[in-house]
Amino acid sequence: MTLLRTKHANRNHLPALMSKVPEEHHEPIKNMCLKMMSHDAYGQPYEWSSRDFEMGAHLGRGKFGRVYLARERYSHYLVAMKVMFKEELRKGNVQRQVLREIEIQSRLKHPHILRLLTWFHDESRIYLALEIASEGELFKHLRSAPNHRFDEPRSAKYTYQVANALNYCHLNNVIHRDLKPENILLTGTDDLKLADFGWSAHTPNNKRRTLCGTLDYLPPEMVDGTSYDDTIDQWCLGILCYEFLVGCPPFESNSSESTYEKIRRLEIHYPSHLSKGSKELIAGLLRKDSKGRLTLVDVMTHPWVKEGMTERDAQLRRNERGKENKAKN
Ligand SMILES: Nc1ncnc2c1ncn2[C@@H]1O[C@H](COP(=O)(O)OP(=O)(O)OP(=O)(O)O)[C@@H](O)[C@H]1O
Repeated sequence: MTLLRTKHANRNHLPALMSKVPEEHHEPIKNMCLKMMSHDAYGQPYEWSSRDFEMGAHLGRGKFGRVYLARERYSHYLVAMKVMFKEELRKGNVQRQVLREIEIQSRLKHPHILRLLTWFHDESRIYLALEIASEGELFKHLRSAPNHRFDEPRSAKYTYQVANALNYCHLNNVIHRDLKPENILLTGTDDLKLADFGWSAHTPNNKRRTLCGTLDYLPPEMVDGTSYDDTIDQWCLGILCYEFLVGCPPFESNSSESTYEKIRRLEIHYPSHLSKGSKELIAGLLRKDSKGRLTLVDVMTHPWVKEGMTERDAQLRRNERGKENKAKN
């Protein structure tokens, strides 16, 4: 269900909407679309409440909330429902962070940003109805990959998708500020969804000084406490790309002090299995001089990224064919 109040398709649009749906799913999806279109909420202001949803399986747990699979009662549209207790948010002093997350995430509409479809609250809880990313946290997949790392094509594709999402954020004056594999979700179609906008900031042109984000991903300007701008997300993308390819972030250390020192000295070791193209991309993002960092468009058009994406597509097609052949035999 399009839970947001955007331009709405009507029955006449259905043939076009259904054109990409596989034949075997046509009937149920068409019925669900028709139900959605006849819902009171469709295209109108509507006060959603927990009574509109049936809660199902537990999908995961965060610091301040639990996430459940939930089904909108009328259309049977599935969402990931994050439920947070107001009292816990108050105790943790994170009410402002949650409100910022809601405010920012409900404005952002991009294929690689997790959609916040709607939200509501009752006396004790806040509910966020989120788009489902059925494969869960990317971090879990990185940990279970051979040697805790992704191959180059997979890393290149994911780097492209995150760059694309961040570029959209920056165009909308939003800095994510807390990029890491734990804050990225994976869908069943091998696509990434950037989530967790709790630390993100709306920045109409001003430089900021707040120290936030995860230690291993901290850019030098935050370590030194100087002002920073949206180029910190490029630094974090460099760390993320390194972590995809190597299995750990480049400045990881036993103590915070030593991590800070490594960041200041830009002490990076590139293992020998990394290709020339990947090292060039990472080095272009991990520059101390924030103005000198590759732009997000540079990342999206980088030859290593483009070649890797094509190869990842081919890998997925081969896997699909392999599965089909297995099913036939
Ligand atoms: N949209 C979603 N689709 C599928 N699973 C999800 C979705 N959102 C969250 N989950 C699952 O629920 C878990 C908890 O998510 P949540 O956003 O509450 O936590 P978090 O980001 O790990 O924590 P926190 O923000 O409290 O540090 C995730 O690790 C993931 O496995």
